[in-house]
Parts: sequence; structure tokens; C-alpha cells
Amino acid sequence: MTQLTLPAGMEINGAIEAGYAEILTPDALALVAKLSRAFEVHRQELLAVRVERAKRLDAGERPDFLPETAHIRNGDWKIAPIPAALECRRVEITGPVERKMVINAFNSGADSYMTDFEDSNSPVWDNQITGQINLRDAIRKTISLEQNGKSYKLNDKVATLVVRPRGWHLDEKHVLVDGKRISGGIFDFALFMFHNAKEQLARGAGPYFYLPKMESHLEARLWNDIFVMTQNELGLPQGTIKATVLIETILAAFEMDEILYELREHSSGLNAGRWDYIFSCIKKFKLDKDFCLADRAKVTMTAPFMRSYALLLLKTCHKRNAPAIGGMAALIPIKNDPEKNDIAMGGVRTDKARDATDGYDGGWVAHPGLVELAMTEFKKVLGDKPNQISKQREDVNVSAADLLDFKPEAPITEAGLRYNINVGIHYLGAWLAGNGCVPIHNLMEDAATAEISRAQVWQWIRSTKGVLEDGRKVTAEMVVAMIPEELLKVKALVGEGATYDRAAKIFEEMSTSASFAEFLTLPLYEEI
Ligand SMILES: CC(=O)SCCNC(=O)CCNC(=O)[C@H](O)C(C)(C)COP(=O)(O)OP(=O)(O)OC[C@H]1O[C@@H](n2cnc3c(N)ncnc32)[C@H](O)[C@@H]1OP(=O)(O)O
Ligand SMILES: O=CC(=O)O
Ligand SMILES: [Mg+2]
Repeated sequence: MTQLTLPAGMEINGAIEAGYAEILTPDALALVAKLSRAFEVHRQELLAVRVERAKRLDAGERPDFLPETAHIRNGDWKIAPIPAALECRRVEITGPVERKMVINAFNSGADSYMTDFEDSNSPVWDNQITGQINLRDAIRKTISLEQNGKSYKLNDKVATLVVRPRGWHLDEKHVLVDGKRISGGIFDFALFMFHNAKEQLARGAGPYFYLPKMESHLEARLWNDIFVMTQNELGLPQGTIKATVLIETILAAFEMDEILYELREHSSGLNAGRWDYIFSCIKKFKLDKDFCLADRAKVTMTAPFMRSYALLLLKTCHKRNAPAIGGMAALIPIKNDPEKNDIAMGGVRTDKARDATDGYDGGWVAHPGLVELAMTEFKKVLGDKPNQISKQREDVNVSAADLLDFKPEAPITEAGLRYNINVGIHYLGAWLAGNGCVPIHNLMEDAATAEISRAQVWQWIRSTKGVLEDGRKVTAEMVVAMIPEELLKVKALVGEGATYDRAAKIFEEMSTSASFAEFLTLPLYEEI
């Protein structure tokens, strides 16, 4: 095993495989250590603020727009100009940082490509470091792969790269600074910046990021401070880094202007991260006796609270000259069933047509097979224009009550309950085996969609409204009885695998325990 030269006070306990030392260089690790020392205390403070806020919400407090930042919401300001490479983002493909998928995504024909260390990635040590190797090679256009008789390499024209580091809640447990685990997000960001920022600038783009799962503008300020220090350390002009923030928590929806304002020198807009958003609503109002959402499949972008959120995001972005990027329909191409495939493709088309017609500048797709049809829907509205940021939505008026108008509440069905249990076990089992994104029942499932499934089961057990349409109350006993049955169905699809037994156990613990695990990936991370 290769020996690394580590900065004073840093320990690495992950295996150092071939090629890792090229990423974990002394200077790159020095940047990781510097940022960690400068910002770890504040990250922990902000995570503690989340816990305190959650307690107040559990006790019945309702979020509202912040009085102390009204001057920012009412002020007449814009974000700094967007670089040319980020002006046209009609279709953004997303996917884990796995080598083959990296090449396929770059070549997919999408305008941009969000490579993902978050929702679609299981953060096993190997995924984190080989992900960095893959991105380094892709940016330099030296990436290639021979697999299953196919040769993979990059086309001449590829998508613009945007990187999503892990959220504030996730640690990188394999790296300690002064005896403490560091932030996973800072680790992903710093390594990527160190190795690639200058190379990207030399090639006509730049270091562009997606920032996940934030709950407040103060969390965005932390990223901004990190950008400023990193640009100084690397000798880059301030404002070089650009970041799109995912509005994917109900609390962030009340601070969209403030988040853009904090990042105004570094902003490249907002994205409507719908799946984590739904999860966040369930998590934040899980104890509210009046809150209970219907079967997961019924909670769509046309649900009142989702529609309000999507329109407010769009209006807020365009008012500030910022791109508004739509989220992802979880539908993916269905092989060997043309009829079902037509329905799925129709679903994606409707989703993208809605976003484009509303005024969004682009939207996410999960699979290369969806790029063309999503592009067609955006081109129908945009024509030859790269975006429609000039389209102001002053007609949109969204109140706090609109954001909190949680419907539909019905139906909750046995099929919906079993679906959640089945998806939960299947996804957790795959994640434990190192795969963070899986097709399940013809849908893309990742950490955000799986969170909805497990959170609904927990909440239906506890809410008096958690009643199946045939009148039976959802109970812990009912769920515990269904888990082995659903585990058998999962195994019939994926085969035997110890991780699925473990997943079923963890799913049972999580659904029936008195306390609600903040993120399912937190207890899971201790297992990998
Ligand atoms: C809530 C959120 O955060 S959304 C963002 C996070 N989620 C994602 O990014 C979803 C990413 N998508 C995926 O991982 C995959 O599409 C899955 C798991 C849903 C389905 O994967 P598969 O069943 O392997 O798809 P399928 O077999 O149809 O793939 C066909 C080809 O497309 C490639 N492909 C599929 N999805 C992607 C992708 N997102 N990026 C790049 N290549 C892809 C496959 O690698 C495969 O390549 P090959 O023909 O060269 O072997
Ligand atoms: O990250 C995206 C989401 O929908 O969650
Ligand atoms: Mg998300």
C-alpha cells in the first residue's frame, strides 16, 4: 500500500489503492486541512442550529419569511453575471461519479452534466477517491474505459461539468484533522478545486458546483466563505467559482432571495430539488397532527405546495438575473416494454414542458435516453435562446400559507405502504453494497427518493391520519409483518445478498424507533 505524506494533524484511515496518491497529494491535503480547520467549528454550529430549529418545529412552530432579511427580499440587486459556459443549461444530466457513467453523461448531448457525490452516490471511500480520479481524467480528456466489449472515450463536444459535493450533514470518516472527522462536502470540494479549477479555466469553463440540502442562508454563507478562502489559496480571481443551490428543504424555500444574496458573487442560480424537498416537508412536520401526505406516487409537482414552491423559485431567480433549473422526473426508459416506455417518456415530456412553459431555463434528466426529448420540450419554448432569464414572473404571488398547503392527503393504500417498504429495503441494500442509484420498479431511486419512502412509513405509523383507504390504521406491527414479505420480493429480483438482510433490519429499526433519524445515510454510513 502506498504511503502518503500528510499535513501535520491529519490522519487518513482509508485504504490507499493504486492512483489514490495522485489525488491525495500533500498540497491538496493541505488545502483540505486548511479549510477544515477554518470552517469545521462553524459547520457544527450550523448543524446544531438545525437541531434546535427542528425541536421548535416539532413543538408546533411554523416557518415564515424572515423579518430581519426583508430588506434583502425587497432590495433591488442582481447576482454577478453568469459565465458563458453556464448560460445555456436547457438539459442537465445527472449521475454518480462512476467511470463509465461519467463518460456517457459527458457524451449524452445534454448542455451540462451534474456529477454527483450526494444523492446518487454511496460515499464508500473508494467511490469518493475514484470519483475524483474520473473527474480529473475527464476534464483533461484522457478518460477511457474498456468494458463488456465496448470502448468508452469522450466526444469532441461534451457537456459543461457541474460538481455536487456532499451536504453539510455528512462527514468524511476516513479523514481526521486534529483527531476529528472532517466535512464530506469540504473534502469533495477541496480535492476537486485543487486538481481541476485551473485546468477547467484554461479549457474555457470553470469550477462550477451544485450545493445540496441547505436549510438557511447562513449555511449558504458558509459555502461562500469557503469559496473566498479557496480562491485566495489557489490564486484565483474572486468570483471564479459558481454554484447553483438546490432548494430542496422547506426551510430554504423561505430564504431563496437570501441564499442568492449570500452567494451573489458566486451564484449560478437555484434548482428545484423536488425529492429532498418532499422528504424535508415530511421530516419537518412529522409530528404535526394536521400533516400527512398521501401515497408517494400521488405527491407530484402539481400538488399545491409543490406548485407554489416551483413558481416561487422561478420568480425569485429571474428577478435576480439568476438561472432557474427544474428538478428531475424519476421516470427512466423502460426496456422490453414499449407500451410502458411510451407512458414513462410521456411523463418526462409533460414534466419538462411544464417547467419550460412556466419559464424555467432548464431541467434535470436521470438518463442519457431522456436528453433528446427533454431538449425538444425546452427548444419548443426557448427557440434559439440559451435561456429565458428575462422572463419575469411578477404575476406569481406565493405566501407562506401556499408553501405550507400540504395536499393531497389521500389516498394512503396498502400498495403504497408496501411500495415504500420494498423500495426502502432495496435501496438501502444497494447503498450498503456501494451503489447509490438504482432502478426500482422502473423508477430512478436515490437517497432523496428513498428518504421519502422511509419517512412516510415512520410518519404514517405515528400520525392519526396514517390510515389506509380501507380503514386500517398503519401500525408498527403491520409494518414489521410486511418487511420480511417485501424482503423476499426484493431478493427475488436481486438475488441473495447479505446487505439486503441488513437493510431490512435497519429499515425496521428506523421505521419503528421512537426518534426519527435525521438522514437515513447517517446510520448507514457507520456500516460501510
Ligand atoms: C433526487 C436527485 O438527487 S436526482 C440526481 C441523482 N440521481 C441521478 O443522478 C440518477 C442517475 N441515473 C442513474 O444512475 C441510472 O440512470 C439508473 C440507476 C436510474 C438506471 O441505470 P441503468 O438501469 O443502468 O440504466 P440503463 O441500463 O438503461 O443504462 C443504459 C446506458 O446508459 C448509461 N446511463 C444510465 N444512466 C446514466 C446517467 N445518469 N449518466 C450516464 N450514463 C447513464 C448506462 O451506464 C448504460 O451505459 P452502457 O449502455 O454504455 O452500458
Ligand atoms: O437533489 C435533488 C432532489 O430532488 O432531491
Ligand atoms: Mg437532493
